[in-house]
This record gives sequence, structure tokens and C-alpha cells, in this order.
Amino acid sequence: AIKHRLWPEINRITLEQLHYARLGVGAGSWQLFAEDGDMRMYRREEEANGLVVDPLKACHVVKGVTGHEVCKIFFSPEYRSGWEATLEDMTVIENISKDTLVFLQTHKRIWPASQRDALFWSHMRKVPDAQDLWIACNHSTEHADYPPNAGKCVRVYLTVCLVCQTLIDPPKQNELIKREDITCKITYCSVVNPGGWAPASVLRAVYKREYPKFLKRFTNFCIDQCKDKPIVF
Ligand SMILES: O=S(=O)(CCO)c1ccc(-c2ccc(C3CCCC3)c([C@@H]3C[C@@H]3c3ccccn3)c2)cc1
Repeated sequence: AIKHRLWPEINRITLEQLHYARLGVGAGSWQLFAEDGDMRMYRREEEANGLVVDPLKACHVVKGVTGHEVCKIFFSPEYRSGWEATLEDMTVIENISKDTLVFLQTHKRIWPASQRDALFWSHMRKVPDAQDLWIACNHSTEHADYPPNAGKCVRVYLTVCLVCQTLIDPPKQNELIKREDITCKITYCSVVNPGGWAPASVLRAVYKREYPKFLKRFTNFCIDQCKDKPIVF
């Protein structure tokens, strides 16, 4: 297949993010800041030239869906408006391959910060040589037709990954596997540089409020989307 100019970066970042996601929260000074059922959300307080860029790592366990189904829903443009509550507009500006797209999206303004947009490539793949492990990765990129901060929005810079592992419990050989037998272990990691100045206290409050809502809404959407459909491993 013809490899795209972005392919080396896509490959490198995806593998880096996979490694990063698989590190637990033991290493590094992760602080638990939100819990909801099986969801645990951690952050590290970090600033880059005075901007809050707190890395976030969330671990969640969701019953009744597979890692492939969850990554597919996260990656696919047609589902996004169903679970991304802060989305105002979304355009696919490049179709690199069936598992790699470039998105331009604007997020609803979160007062008092000015409105943000994000331009990123999005890639999903099954992790080779691993047990039913899938990754979807979003990473900011540039595009000549959409220079940053040209319009009303401040461009954010993000690197996000969603790593999902499907577990079948009780383990079944070739008997029929039902949705109640499958569990998906999810690790969501994100680093969002807000791009332009926003008060640290405001950003940290926004992160604290929005991220738990985001992951809960996303995973509930996946359960609803998949429950009446054949299982996709
Ligand atoms: O996982 S994704 O790739 C899913 C595709 O949409 C993704 C997730 C999050 C963002 C995002 C973009 C901007 C902002 C802020 C920065 C200053 C003012 C707005 C935030 C803040 C963290 C809060 C937030 C968290 C979750 C959802 C929405 N809002 C998040 C973008 C993409």
C-alpha cells in the first residue's frame, strides 16, 4: 500500500502511546482525582510555558463490549456526535486509509476560555502479538488549508490514546460467547495543551468536570450501540 507522508509519525506515536498506556499508575506521581464505579481517573499536574497541560490517565472496566467495538466507535466519525458532548463541529479533512483519518473539530466554548479547535490524525489498529488488544490514537497535526488560530478558535495540541483489551469470563472455547461473558478493560490517556492562555484554576476545574463526564458518556454510548448487535471481536 502507498504509505502516506504521516505514516512514520503515526506508527511511532501509536507505539509510544501503547507503551505509555500499558504502564500502570504506580510509576510517576499520578494522583487519583475521580472515581465512579470501576472508573478511576488520574492526573499529573504539569505546565508547559505557563500553560496547564496536565496528563490524564483513566482506567475503566466495561461489561458487554469488545475492545475492537470500543475503539471502532471512538475512531469512527459517524458516531462522534453521539458521545462527544463538547463537540460543536467535526470535519474529516483527509482519508489516509480505512483505519487512519485526519479530523478538524471545534469544541464548544468553555467559559471563560475562548473557543478551541483541534486538527489531528486518528489511527486505530489491532495490536499484533497481544491478546485481543486494540488501540486508537489521536495526535495533533498540521494541514496547509487549516492554519492554527486563523479564525475565531484557539488551536489546542493533543495526544490521546484509547487502549482496550477484551476478556472472556468464563473462558469459553468454541461455544457461543454471549455479551454478558465479555469485559473490556479500557485505558484512556490524554495530554491536551490548550494552545492559548487560560487560567490554571479554570482549566483544572474544566478537566476535573469534563473528563469523568466524557468517559462515562462515551462508554455508556458504546454499551447502547453494541447491545443488540452481533459481537465483533
Ligand atoms: O479524546 S478526544 O480526541 C475525542 C475526540 O473529540 C479529545 C478529548 C478532549 C479534547 C479537548 C479539547 C479542548 C479542551 C479544553 C482546552 C481549553 C478549553 C477546552 C479539552 C478540555 C479538557 C476538557 C475536556 C475534556 C473532555 C471533553 C471535553 N473537554 C479537551 C479534544 C479531543
